[in-house]
Amino acid sequence: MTMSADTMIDICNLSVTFNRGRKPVKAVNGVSLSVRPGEVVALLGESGSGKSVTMRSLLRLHPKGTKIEGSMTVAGRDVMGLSAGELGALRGAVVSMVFQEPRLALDPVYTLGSQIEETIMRHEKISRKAAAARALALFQKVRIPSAERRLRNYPHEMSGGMLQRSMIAMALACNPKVLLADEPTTALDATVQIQILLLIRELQKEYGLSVIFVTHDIGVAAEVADRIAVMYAGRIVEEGRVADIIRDPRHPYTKGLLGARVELAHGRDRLVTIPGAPPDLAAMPPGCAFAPRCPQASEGCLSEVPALLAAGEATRVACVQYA
Ligand SMILES: Nc1ncnc2c1ncn2[C@@H]1O[C@H](COP(=O)(O)OP(=O)(O)OP(=O)(O)O)[C@@H](O)[C@H]1O
Repeated sequence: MTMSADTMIDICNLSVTFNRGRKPVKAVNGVSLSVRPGEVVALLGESGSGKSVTMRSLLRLHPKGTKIEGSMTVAGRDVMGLSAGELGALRGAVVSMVFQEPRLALDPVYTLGSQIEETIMRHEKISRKAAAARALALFQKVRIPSAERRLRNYPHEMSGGMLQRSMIAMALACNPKVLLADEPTTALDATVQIQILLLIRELQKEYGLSVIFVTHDIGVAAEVADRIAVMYAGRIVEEGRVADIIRDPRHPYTKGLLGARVELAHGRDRLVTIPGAPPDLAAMPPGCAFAPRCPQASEGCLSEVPALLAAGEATRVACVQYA
């Protein structure tokens, strides 16, 4: 499959079904999304909406027995057609990941410096000395103070924010084209969270990275992304440019997420959430998955799944109101 010049990531009609329990669970259901070179797309939605599963599919990081349907290309590679070895080569060198909990992604018994060096040496023919010099430059790039000394630290000797900076340094070590970020700031304090978001945005611009950024926080999505894709129960329900989504949300679910955020910003004493809960993915209702919680639902919503259709210049929305 060839990549057109203006897409770095192309996900086409992706469905992912897990077969672990008694009933198969379709965690992702017909998702199509593309990311241009140098573009940041946020996948936004509540826990369990399929954001991480969508993102992890790009490196086929699912347990054995998981059914993946559809097609995906990343930097011109047909992901479903890659061998395990080719996937390994893609990971780290072309596509890097940053996770919510860096401690789980790092090895506690090696220093941060040696882990970065190993990452570089796994993908490139390079001496340890040259790899060490690159590790130092990376630590300085992500603005870790006393970088030389910090490289000799073990993960447990670093704060959460500094550890996430180390992870970002490691993710950039082999000059990837794509960064996949799964809630990388969720576990951090608010002020550290902002610093890390700004750092990611700055490095993304400098390196021209394409980024998929998973978050449940519409404020974080607005801060970091060019475009937002809102997911609900395994589908994209709305997708468009950040400014359009924030100024003129169309889907009642997006409006709900934005409403919750506005309430928070006005210092109300509790987090206002959308009443109700997402459906059980193993027993999906017919029709629009959001209908049972939707203040605007009509009878038709309970029988037919709305298609994701163009609404306005650059927005797509899956709601009968705009069909
Ligand atoms: N390996 C797995 N086996 C079975 N079910 C899974 C597996 N991974 C994810 N799921 C299920 O798929 C659904 C979507 O999960 P996913 O992690 O993508 O959600 P999410 O939107 O990223 O939410 P979160 O913020 O909680 O990560 C969930 O119901 C989850 O339980």
